[in-house]
Amino acid sequence: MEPLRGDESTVGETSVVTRGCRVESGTPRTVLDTGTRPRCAWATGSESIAASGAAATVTASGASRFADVQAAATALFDRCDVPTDLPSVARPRLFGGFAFHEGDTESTDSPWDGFPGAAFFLPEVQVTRTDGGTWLTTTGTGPTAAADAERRLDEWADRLADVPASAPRGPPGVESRERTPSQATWRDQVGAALESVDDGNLQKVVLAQALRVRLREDLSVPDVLDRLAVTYPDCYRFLLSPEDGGTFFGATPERLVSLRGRTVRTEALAGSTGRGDTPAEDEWLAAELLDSEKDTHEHALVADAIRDQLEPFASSVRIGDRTVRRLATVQHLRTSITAELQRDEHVLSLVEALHPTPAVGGLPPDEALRTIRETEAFDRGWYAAPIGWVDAAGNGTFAVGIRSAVAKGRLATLFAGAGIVADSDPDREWDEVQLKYRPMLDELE
Ligand SMILES: C=C(O[C@H]1C=CC=C(C(=O)O)[C@@H]1O)C(=O)O
Repeated sequence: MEPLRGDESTVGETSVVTRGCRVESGTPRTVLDTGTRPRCAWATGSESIAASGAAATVTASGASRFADVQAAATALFDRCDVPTDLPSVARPRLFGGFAFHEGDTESTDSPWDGFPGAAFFLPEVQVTRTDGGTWLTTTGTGPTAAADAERRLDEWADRLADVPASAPRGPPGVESRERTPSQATWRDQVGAALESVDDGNLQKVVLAQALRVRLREDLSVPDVLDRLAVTYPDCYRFLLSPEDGGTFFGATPERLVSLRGRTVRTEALAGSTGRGDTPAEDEWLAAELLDSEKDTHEHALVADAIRDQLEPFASSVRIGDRTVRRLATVQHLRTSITAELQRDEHVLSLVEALHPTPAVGGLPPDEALRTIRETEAFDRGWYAAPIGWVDAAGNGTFAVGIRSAVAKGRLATLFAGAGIVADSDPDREWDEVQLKYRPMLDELE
């Protein structure tokens, strides 16, 4: 079936029907292995979802992409007939993401071909596994919407019961790697950013690097996600394969925002150090990070900016204590931030207000974005941008697409960045970026 285009007017006229049921066997993995593109996986904590096929798609570009997706999502869900007894975890969601920058990219040979300014899809098939059980949700559109949703429900219930678990393969191995920029160019880039900080034009800018690797075998991203579930269980593990192009995937520790009712949860995550070889060394590094003036400043800029962005929406904002978030390969300063909204809002209004936080952009925002565009010799694409889901109530969760890579066949491009503030040392920032490649690189080497 031709998917609906959110930026075309058909969404408002066509019926959209969802059906769902609990299933006793099967896993989200079957959807990734046997479903058609677009495909998506989203897992965190005890919830794991996989989705495939587009009952409807929403695409947008430019500065209005957040508002355009919001309007199309609202129109789409307004048409959607969902059984009232379907539990909230099994209700249909629009999955997708946004490009980091608002403008079009001019680069040729970009790994981001097929990833527009914004792309979301309402899946034909969605399988959600939680501690409470596994749910199958199917959606149809157009004149035969109900029949299509019901047929998909029967077919997929059988498929989930029949398809045996696939035997996971190990990492494909890396044949060659190409860095952008070189360490010498990085020193120059950080040096120039530090001059802008000294001149008072910038307080902070997050500069990123790209690492292009040629793999020895084709990459199975679902296998990578299975392994990341063990190493990064508390991160947002995601995979997004739009209709064409490569697959964007990662295990990001950073939540941009989640909205449930009027409660907003977000966080400041900035300031990094490595892991020690022993628990005592870990503690020492964490204590040093908490005491570091440079990292405390880098972190405070992020926490203050998020608070300032949320305040116009909120009746109250609560800033938690600054703590250390310890991940398998790196430790970060983290402050949890929660807010109560004054009135009902759509999660995409909050995404628009918050992206990019100075954890991935900088301050002042416009000057930092200009510096990023002028400095980085590659396209950020969806790296460091909001990725996640929205539901019919306007609730949703978006993570920041860091600790991530985009891959196609035997080529993968990894991205990682570091916050440059007064007192940043170019070589230490270089080392920090290499640490931030580890979550993805460890799964490829
Ligand atoms: C920009 C990245 O990390 C951000 C998140 C945590 C800590 C960061 C830092 O210490 O610089 C960055 O702000 C990345 O991983 O590519």
